[in-house]
Amino acid sequence: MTEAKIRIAVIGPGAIGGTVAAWLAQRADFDVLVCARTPFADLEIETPGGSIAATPTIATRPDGLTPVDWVIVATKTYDTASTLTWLDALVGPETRVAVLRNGVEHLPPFADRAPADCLVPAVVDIPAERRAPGRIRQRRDGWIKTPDDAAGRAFAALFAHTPIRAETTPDFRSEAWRKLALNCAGAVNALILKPSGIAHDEGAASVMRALVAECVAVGRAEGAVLPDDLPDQVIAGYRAAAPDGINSLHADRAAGRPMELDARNGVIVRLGARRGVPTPANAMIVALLNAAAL
Ligand SMILES: NC(=O)C1=CN([C@@H]2O[C@H](COP(=O)(O)OP(=O)(O)OC[C@H]3O[C@@H](n4cnc5c(N)ncnc54)[C@H](OP(=O)(O)O)[C@@H]3O)[C@@H](O)[C@H]2O)C=CC1
Ligand SMILES: CC(C)(CO)C(=O)C(=O)O
Repeated sequence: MTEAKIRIAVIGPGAIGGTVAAWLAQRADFDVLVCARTPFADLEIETPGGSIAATPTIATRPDGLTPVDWVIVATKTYDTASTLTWLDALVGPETRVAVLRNGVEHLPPFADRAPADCLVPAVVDIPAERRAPGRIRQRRDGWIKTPDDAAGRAFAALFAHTPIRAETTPDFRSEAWRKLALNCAGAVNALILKPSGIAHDEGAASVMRALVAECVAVGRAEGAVLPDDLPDQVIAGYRAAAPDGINSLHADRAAGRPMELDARNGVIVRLGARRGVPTPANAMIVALLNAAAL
């Protein structure tokens, strides 16, 4: 008797969702469904090790879909409401839901969609850029981290055949804040519409450091364990990255799309206010990016 395939639905085939779906579809025993807003024929990913292609099933409407083993959410935070309509069809009693997003608030929008032990928040560090629907450049193999529980371990195991380092962490909260530290600095790129290499400029770097220092202070107040030199680590990371790399907030602003500003900088201001931690640099960049989008 042949084993049943593992059914995986990826919602949001953008830079991250498209990359992850293409890698998962390399396994013959995975049945990958891509839930898309904009239709396309196939996936082609330019990875650090060469191009990979995949022809998963693509759905543009939830009608007729049935529950799967895994739902992977890879839409932007501002598209959460439309994402939930897919979950109505795809989530059954056994379904696990992994949320691949930036920020520190992965699960609240999905908390009533599955039992807590079936929800998997994931921190993703895979720099990827979408060139066109189904066409993505994955700049580094990168990594994904999930909590060290049964669902987190099962999710990481899905990537065993890929070069993406998927692993669990005993301290997910700190991991998410550490990633937020990297992402909050990226608002500078979005504001001035210049790629990663601008971190070599001391003026830009000092604004990035100020954003990260506030993130560290708020993250610690929230219980994250973060090193004192995280602002310098973040700048060093930007300087070591491809100078023409475009982060996803910058990509959104450049394309005239909404931005995940609240999830990446607004959250620092919100939680800072709740904890009595001042966050003037993040408040300023949120105000300027909001005004720039008017
Ligand atoms: N890009 C990166 O390098 C990284 C991004 N992240 C995080 O990952 C998450 C995803 O980002 P990213 O991949 O860059 O985002 P993208 O904007 O590249 O992709 C989002 C995708 O979601 C699709 N979408 C939106 N609404 C729906 C819907 N209702 N149903 C189906 N599809 C939908 C969009 O469709 P359409 O094609 O119509 O626009 C698009 O394909 C974000 O939280 C981001 O911060 C984390 C690490 C790195
Ligand atoms: C900074 C980067 C590329 C790291 O993965 C990212 O998280 C993003 O573009 O949103």
